[in-house]
Formats: sequence, structure tokens, C-alpha cells
Amino acid sequence: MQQLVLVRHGESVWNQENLFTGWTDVELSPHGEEESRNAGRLLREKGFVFDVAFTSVLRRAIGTLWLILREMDLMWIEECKDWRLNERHYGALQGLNKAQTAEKYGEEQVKLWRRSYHVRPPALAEGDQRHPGRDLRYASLPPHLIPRTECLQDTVERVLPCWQQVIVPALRECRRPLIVAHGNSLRGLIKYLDRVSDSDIVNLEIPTGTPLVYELDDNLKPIRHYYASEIGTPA
Ligand SMILES: O=C(O)[C@H](O)COP(=O)(O)O
Repeated sequence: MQQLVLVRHGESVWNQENLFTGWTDVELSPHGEEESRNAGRLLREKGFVFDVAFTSVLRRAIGTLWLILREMDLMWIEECKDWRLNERHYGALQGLNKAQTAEKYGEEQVKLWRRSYHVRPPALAEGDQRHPGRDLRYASLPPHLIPRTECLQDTVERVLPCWQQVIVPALRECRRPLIVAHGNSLRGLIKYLDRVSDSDIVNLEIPTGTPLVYELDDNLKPIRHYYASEIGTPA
């Protein structure tokens, strides 16, 4: 049996302001930093140890990972930052207020943009300042891989190669990975692991800064999952 721990980053300043964030690189809020430290303390208290960590190239996830590792005295472990663990790209919605967008376009439309598996938010224009192609961290990517918007299915299609190519090999080597990523990249991974249907994935919400533990069998299929906070403290 192998364990995989998934953590959505702590609250960001844009979560606090209820803004669509996607690939916008925003900081953790003070509350998000506290959530991250608490996650690290909890994991330490429950006896978790990691020897490799995977995260996105966005500072709210990297910052959460670093605060967790600091609390666990594990800052020395190997870290792998992979753009494929980024949040779903929210297209032209990035930077807009979620409540105001719902007032303008209607709750139903915004729910489709936020939670449906196949519906993409409006795309960023090619020349938009926010286009990720202008960002150094994506400079080595072939242009066809750089999104201007994504539905959850698009996100799954980039998260799964990351899972197969870098996380599965670590698990096969019996390493103990921690994954710190984002609401929708984790929803995509969980959809795959738990074989959640395209319609049921609409209802899956992942709280910020709350370690979720997956127990996997030898074929890396989930046996069960639970929040680390639900485990009894070891004697
Ligand atoms: O990108 C964002 O705005 C959030 O991190 C996730 O937002 P959602 O819950 O609206 O998908």
C-alpha cells in the first residue's frame, strides 16, 4: 500500500477577494499562510514523512509547499515544479469578481464556466497582456500547449501526463510524495483516480490548505481516501 497526500494551496489574496485567478500568479493571504503552516503541523503530528514534493509554477502553491515543509522540518527534500499542475486557465475571466460576473452573465452560466467538465470560459485574446506566452516561465513550452482558456477536461489532459511521467515513477520507486496544487488541477487528478463521471465532478469541491490522503494499491488504484485531520494521533 502506498500513500499519496494532496493539498490545495492555502487561501490566496484573490480567493479572499473572490476573483477568478487561474494562471494569475498571486500571493497567499495571511490566512492562507496560516492554513499552510497548520497543514504542515498537522502532517507532522500525524507522523507523515515525504521524500519528494510536486507543485505547480505558481507562487500560492509553491509558498504553501514551503510553509508545510518548514513546519515538518523537510525543506531539504526534492521538489519538482511542473506547469502541468497549475490551476485551470480561467481565460478572459481572470481578474474578474465571481459574484459580479454571476450578476452580469447569470448564475447558471458562471456555474458552467466554473464547474462543468466541457465548457470553456471565454479565451484571452492573442495580444492580451495576460497571455501566458508572454511569461518567462512558459518560454520553453511549444505554443500549442500554452492555453488561453481551459475547461476542466483540458486541465485533465495536461495533469494526467504529469501524473504518468513524473508522479507515478516516484510512487513506483516507493517514494513518498506530497502534491501541493490547485482546486481544479486536483479535481482533475481525483476525477481520474476515483473514476468520477463527467457529471458528478461538478459537485466536487476541495478546501484550501487541507491535506487529503489517498491510500493506493500496488496498481496505484485508490483503496480509500480521507482527510489527515480524521486520523487518530499515533501512540
Ligand atoms: O482560479 C481560481 O479562481 C480558483 O483558484 C479556483 O476557482 P473556482 O473554485 O472558481 O474554480
